[in-house]
Amino acid sequence: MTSIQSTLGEEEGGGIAEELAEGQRAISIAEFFEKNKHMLGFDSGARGLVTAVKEAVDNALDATEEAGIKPDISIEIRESGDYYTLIVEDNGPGITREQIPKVFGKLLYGSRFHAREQSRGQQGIGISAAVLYSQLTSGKPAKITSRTQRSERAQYFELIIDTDTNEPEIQVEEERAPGESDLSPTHGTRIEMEMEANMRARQQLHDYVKHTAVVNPHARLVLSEPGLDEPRHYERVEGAGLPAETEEIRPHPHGVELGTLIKMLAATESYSVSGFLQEEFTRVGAKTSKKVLDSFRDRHFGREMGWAVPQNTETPLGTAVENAVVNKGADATEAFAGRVSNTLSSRERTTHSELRDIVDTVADDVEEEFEANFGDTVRENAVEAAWTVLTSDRATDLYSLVDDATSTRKDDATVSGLADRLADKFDEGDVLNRVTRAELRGYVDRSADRLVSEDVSFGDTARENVADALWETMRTVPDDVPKVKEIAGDRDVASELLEAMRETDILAPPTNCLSPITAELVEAGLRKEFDADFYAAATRDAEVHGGDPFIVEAGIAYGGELQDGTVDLLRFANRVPLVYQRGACATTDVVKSIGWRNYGLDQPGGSGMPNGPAVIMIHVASTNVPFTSESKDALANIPEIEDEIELAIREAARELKSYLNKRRSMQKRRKKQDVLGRILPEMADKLSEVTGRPRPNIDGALARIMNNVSVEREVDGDTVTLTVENHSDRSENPEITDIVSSEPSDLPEDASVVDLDGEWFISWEPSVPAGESAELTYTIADDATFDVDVDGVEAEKLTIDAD
Ligand SMILES: Nc1ncnc2c1ncn2[C@@H]1O[C@H](COP(=O)(O)OP(=O)(O)OP(=O)(O)O)[C@@H](O)[C@H]1O
Repeated sequence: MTSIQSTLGEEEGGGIAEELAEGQRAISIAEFFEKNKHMLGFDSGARGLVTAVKEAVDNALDATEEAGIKPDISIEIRESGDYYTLIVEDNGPGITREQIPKVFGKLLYGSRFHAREQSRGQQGIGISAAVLYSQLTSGKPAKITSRTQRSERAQYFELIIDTDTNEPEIQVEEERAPGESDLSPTHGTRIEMEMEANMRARQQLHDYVKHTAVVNPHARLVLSEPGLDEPRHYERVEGAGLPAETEEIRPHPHGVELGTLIKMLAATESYSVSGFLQEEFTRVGAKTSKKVLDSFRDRHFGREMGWAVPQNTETPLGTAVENAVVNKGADATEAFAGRVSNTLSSRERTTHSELRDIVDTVADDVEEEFEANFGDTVRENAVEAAWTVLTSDRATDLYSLVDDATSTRKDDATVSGLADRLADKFDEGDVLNRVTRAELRGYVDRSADRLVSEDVSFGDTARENVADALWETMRTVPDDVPKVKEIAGDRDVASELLEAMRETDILAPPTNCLSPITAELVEAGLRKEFDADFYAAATRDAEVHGGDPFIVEAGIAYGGELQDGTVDLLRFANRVPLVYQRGACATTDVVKSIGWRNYGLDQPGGSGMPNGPAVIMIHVASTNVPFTSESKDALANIPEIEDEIELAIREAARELKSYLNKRRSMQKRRKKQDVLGRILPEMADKLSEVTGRPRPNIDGALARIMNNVSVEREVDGDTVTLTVENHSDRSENPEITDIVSSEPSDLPEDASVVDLDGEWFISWEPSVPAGESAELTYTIADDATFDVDVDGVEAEKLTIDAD
């Protein structure tokens, strides 16, 4: 017997529950996180400091940008005995006196949790968690100074979080005149926190600040810390504007979960589902909402099967309808039955709802023409009579549908066997022949199973094809859909609506709620912080996951001063560098899964992190970044996002590949040229020695052997000829500047000249097809000197003999 059972036995049940109840109480969120600091990234002194910097800087960036101010942020870390003091100051809009205590002294208090808009902060935990960590480890309050744009004076607070209540406990509150506050004489916010910490994570701290500078080229950051002699400045890229302003959006129909949908249905002020869809979701107008509703009707009511008027019936359609009408006068009855019968015969097939409409329309017309009264009963009788005829030979109708939907290999007996059995199913089923897609497949399956048992094969694909063909033939019913409140109260119906929303093609959400860095600035950011030979960047179009739009960007820097070894991966979410948990991040998984050898990087074993002097950066921007935990260190493995990450990286990697290929072929070329450069003169000397003739000019030969572009000058008295020979296999467009010491004349039309302080610059940009040559001839004083400069052709491909 377990102890609980034994207690229950002794107390005769119930006692233990009361006993437990005495110890049960609500736990404040602050108390919870006090015990679970690691969840928020405060698991050690080293990491705690980095996380505190990150939370304060992220907030400073969010706040300045929201206020349309280019961020100027200072981060200062001071040693104070066994403790460290962190001070982060921004030039943002400041925080009002009422808000300061809540922002810094209450967990889960923020402005962004409910906003579908890209921002660094999401949960309203970050900075208050840092305050919590600081008070917990140092016992000291956080000191906050903030001045709003409108206010002359700054507000100064010293506060801690009361963990029992998750409410701020203000210890000092003062208003400070401009000269009295620590805050620089601008508006903004300054937070000072003392904490138990160490600088063992210095590398991560530096990475965080440097990487923040890469993806925020519009920001200026300054870092001072005990290990640096001088504060480190991260300047903004000249001309880099603030990120594009973002707008909040409503949820997208493809992204909500059932629970959320039910909550939204219960809360909406809309009465109809159509109004609800258009009011509460983005990208749903009248047309889309109609599509969703039709798809919902198909799920909720099933579709209706329609039938052709059968050819061989015992009672013809007209007679059947006529017999159903009594006491309406012969002319009116005949006209009514004749018109119903003609209308139905002219149609390919008719469903029960359509039949009703036809009977109603004809009845209304006949009533008017013959002044007879065609009431509900007679109309219903007519519908019933006509429906009986329409459904009297379903097998023939189904035969042609099944025949069209199956391959020619199915013999006639199989097709008609299946059609007969299907006809029975419709006969036995709903009187109006309304069937859902799943029920329809059930009809086909059961009919086919019966055939198979008679030794005929009717496989899964054939069954699906038949079900598809029938479903396509069937019609969406015109019935009214239930009202919002009814759906809200019925989980199954709500789930049908959700399915319909997900299955309907709906435009992707607008992306003005996102602000990607843009490929151009990703490259500029990398250039600013990494000294490399090659840079590439790509920004993908927006995609959606769970109703939230996202954009992936990637960048690569290669060569130059970058260290060889495992490639450095920089991960970012909403412009925030992710410093920890690299191994648990979807970005890392994607980088490892790519075959980097295809792109010219070394990858031991053909998978895993590639090697090379390179940096790969990935940025995921979204209205809701799916992190693996509250500490926002790593991205979760969401397939849609992983696909986009891969495509973005591959886009940038393709550029890297062509750069590396070119570089390799240039290296080969240089080697070959070096060898030829040594051998050819020796051969020329030998040849002239042996033949006794003057030593031939070898530059042209070198250019020909190397498939090079050569530029040669010939001066004959006062006539100068520059010749470009293109020995390569593609057209070349050299940009030639010939700098001469006296004024040239007789220049052809495709060349121009400018006089710059006694030197004449002749510009000539011929287009020279593969294997051809071009000539520039001009006249000049015969003691002139020349200096030629050629651009537009790689140095390795150029042989110049023209100075
Ligand atoms: N430096 C600042 N200037 C102006 N407003 C600020 C500043 N820091 C914080 N805030 C305000 O305080 C709120 C709470 O900040 P907090 O860091 O707790 O959460 P968050 O940034 O919204 O989300 P997360 O928990 O994901 O970091 C923010 O949403 C913002 O409105």
